[in-house]
Amino acid sequence: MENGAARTAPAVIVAIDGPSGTGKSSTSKAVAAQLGLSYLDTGAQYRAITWWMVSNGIDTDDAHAVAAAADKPEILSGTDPARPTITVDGVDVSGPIRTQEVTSRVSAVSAVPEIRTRITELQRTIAASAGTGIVVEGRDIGTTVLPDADLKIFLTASPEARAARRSGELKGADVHTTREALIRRDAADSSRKASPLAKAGDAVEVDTTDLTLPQVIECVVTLVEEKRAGK
Ligand SMILES: Nc1ncnc2c1ncn2[C@@H]1O[C@H](COP(=O)(O)OP(=O)(O)OP(=O)(O)O)[C@@H](O)[C@H]1O
Ligand SMILES: Nc1ccn([C@@H]2O[C@H](COP(=O)(O)O)[C@@H](O)[C@H]2O)c(=O)n1
Repeated sequence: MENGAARTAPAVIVAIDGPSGTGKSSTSKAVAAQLGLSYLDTGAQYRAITWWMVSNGIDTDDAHAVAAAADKPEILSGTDPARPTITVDGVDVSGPIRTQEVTSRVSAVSAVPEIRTRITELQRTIAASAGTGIVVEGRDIGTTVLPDADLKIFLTASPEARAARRSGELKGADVHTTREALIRRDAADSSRKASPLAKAGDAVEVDTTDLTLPQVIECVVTLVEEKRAGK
């Protein structure tokens, strides 16, 4: 190597999209940690802005009211995969954004174009400043946020598998109710006009229904390494 310079792997941008409960967060975090990349949970950003709307008495079904407040909260995401953080106006909201109330309102808020413009800008800024590269997970990363990503993955799984995973997580939540709620949220996210949940034409689809989490992680790590080797 010339001048004895150390060879470093080129920065890599990985977009992981898919419906709820397909394993995007668990997979993205583990892949980023294993490969020394940053990690961004974009769902947490939409949840954070939804939490702020609810906390400030804004009717989340009133798109005009939501749009008018879109620029007000300051949202900060920490991108260390070992310890991802999310704050709103300096307050740690990692717990409150996972409540049932936020989950049931987030699709309405994230469908508002002014919200998407604001959050997409944040996401692009974070991705552009990630030194070694980043794994960004969400619903429209490969299609809209980072259309030039080096690698795009679209995770899927049957509604039954996703509901079973989620109800295990929610300690005994009814699988049928969980399944219906997942399907409703996916339908809202897929049918909105502004940047809906969709698979990018050049994304690799991975059906995780019959795969364990370690198998999915290994599959994605291999795909990233292949991309890096060919870069
Ligand atoms: N392949 C898998 N096999 C079994 N369980 C899994 C698998 N992948 C993820 N899980 C589990 O399923 C649950 C949901 O996973 P995760 O939160 O990563 O999904 P997600 O796609 O990010 O969901 P959401 O979009 O709703 O945030 C977690 O409890 C996770 O441990
Ligand atoms: N790129 C994205 C990511 C998320 N959303 C919206 O946020 C909701 C919560 O996402 P989780 O991953 O935390 O479940 C999701 O249902 C979408 O409404 C989005 O629009 N775009």
